[in-house]
Amino acid sequence: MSGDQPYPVFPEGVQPLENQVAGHTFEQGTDILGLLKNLDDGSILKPAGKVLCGVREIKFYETIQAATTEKDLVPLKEFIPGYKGHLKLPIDGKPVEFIKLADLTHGMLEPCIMDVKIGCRTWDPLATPEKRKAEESKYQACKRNLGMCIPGFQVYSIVNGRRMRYGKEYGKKLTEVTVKDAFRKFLNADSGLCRQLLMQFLSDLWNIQKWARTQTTYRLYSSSVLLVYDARRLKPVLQYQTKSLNSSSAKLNNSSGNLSGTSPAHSSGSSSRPSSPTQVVPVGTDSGVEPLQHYYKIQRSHSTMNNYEEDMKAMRENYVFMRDNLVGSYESKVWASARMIDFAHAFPAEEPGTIDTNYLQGIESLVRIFEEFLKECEAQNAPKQGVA
Ligand SMILES: Nc1ncnc2c1ncn2[C@@H]1O[C@H](COP(=O)(O)OP(=O)(O)OP(=O)(O)O)[C@@H](O)[C@H]1O
Ligand SMILES: O=P(O)(O)O[C@@H]1[C@H](O)[C@H](O)[C@@H](OP(=O)(O)O)[C@H](OP(=O)(O)O)[C@H]1O
Repeated sequence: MSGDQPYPVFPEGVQPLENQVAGHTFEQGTDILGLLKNLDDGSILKPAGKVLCGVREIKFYETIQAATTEKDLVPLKEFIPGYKGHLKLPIDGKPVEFIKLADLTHGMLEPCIMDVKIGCRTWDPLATPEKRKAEESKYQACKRNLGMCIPGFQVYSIVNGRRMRYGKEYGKKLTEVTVKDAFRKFLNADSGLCRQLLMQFLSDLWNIQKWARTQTTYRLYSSSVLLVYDARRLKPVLQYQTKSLNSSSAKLNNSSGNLSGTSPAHSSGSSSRPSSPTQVVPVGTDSGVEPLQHYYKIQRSHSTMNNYEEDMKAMRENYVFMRDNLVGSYESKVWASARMIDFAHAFPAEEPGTIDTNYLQGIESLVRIFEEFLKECEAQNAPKQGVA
C-alpha cells in the first residue's frame, strides 16, 4: 500500500483491508482505491468503479447467485466468496460503488493468504494493444511455463513468529522452478509439510479443476485463486505430526534409538532466489497446542510447581490462548481453503462448446504443484527404519 500517503476519508466502521496481498491499492491523486473491510459485519468491500470492470464483476456474481440449474454456473456458488450485493459509499464525500463479499479469512487468527493469478493470457478481448503488451511483459517465466503467477502473499511464519509479506516484485522474479519455493514459504514447509493442510487445499482445487475441465460458458482472464489458511491451526497439527512420527520411528528403531525422518522439508535449493519479503510484522506468540490439551497440560503441571509467579504466568498465558481461540477458527473444522476471486475480466466464451484452455492450464499446474507436495509429504512422514 502507499504507506506514507494519507488515505481518503472513509465512512465510519470502514477501513483499508489490512490483509490485502495483491491487486489495486489506494493511489493518491487518482480514483484508484484498494479493498476495504467493513468492521460492522466483517465483509470485504471491493471498489467497482473501474469502467466496465465493476459492472462486469457485479454481473458475474449476480448471475452465479441467480443460477439454479445451469451446470456450468451452479457449482461456482461453492467456489467463490459469498456475494452480499453492491452499494455506494461516500469516499472523501463522493459516492463510490463497491461489491460486498464475505471475507475468506473470517475467524482466522494468523491468516496466511496467497493470490495465484490464473492463465498465461491476462488481458481480455477488449484490451488495447498497450494493455496487452503491458500484461504480456509481466510474470513471463511463470505464466509461460505454468499458466499462472503469484502477485502476492503473506504468511505467519511458524519458525520466527512474524508476518512475512511478499509483493508483486517478488512474484515477477519467480520462474517455473523457484515458484515452488514461494509455495513452500507460504505453506510454512520449513517446519514440515502438513498433510492435513495440503488435503484441504487439494480438495477445493480438485473441484475447481473438475469444473474448469468441462465448463464452456466463461473465459476468465486475470482471475485468481485465493489460498487461505490459519497458521494458528497449523502449529498444533505439525507438532502432533512430528510427535507421532517420532514415536513410530522410535518403535521401529528401538534397539538403536535412531529417531530418523523428523527433519523439516528442505527447499529445492535453486540458485536464482527472488528477493526477501517486503514487510515483517511481529505477532504474538502462543504455546502451539490445541486449547484443551494446553489447559490439561497446565493443570497437570500445576501441582508440581512451587513457584507462584511461574504458576500465575502460565495461567495468564493459558487464559489469553483460550480466549483467542474461542473467537477464532477453532470453531471450524476447516481451516484452509481455495476460492476463485476477481471476475472483473470474466467474458462469455466466444466459440460455444469449447473450454477455457487458458484458465485450465493454470489450474492444472496449481493442482500438480500441490499433488507433488502431497507425495513429498507422504514420503517424509512414512516412518523410516534406521540404518543398522
Ligand atoms: N473475499 C475476499 N476475502 C478475503 N480477501 C480478499 C477477498 N477478495 C479479495 N481479497 C484480497 O484482495 C486482493 C485483491 O483482490 P482482487 O484480485 O479481487 O482485486 P483487484 O484489485 O481486482 O486485483 P487486480 O489488480 O489483480 O485486478 C486479494 O489478493 C486478497 O488479498
Ligand atoms: O501485477 P501488476 O504489475 O500490479 O499488474 C496489474 C495487474 O495485472 C492487474 O490485474 C491489472 O488490473 P486489471 O485486472 O484491472 O486490468 C493492472 O492493470 P491496470 O494498471 O491497467 O489497472 C495491472 O497493472
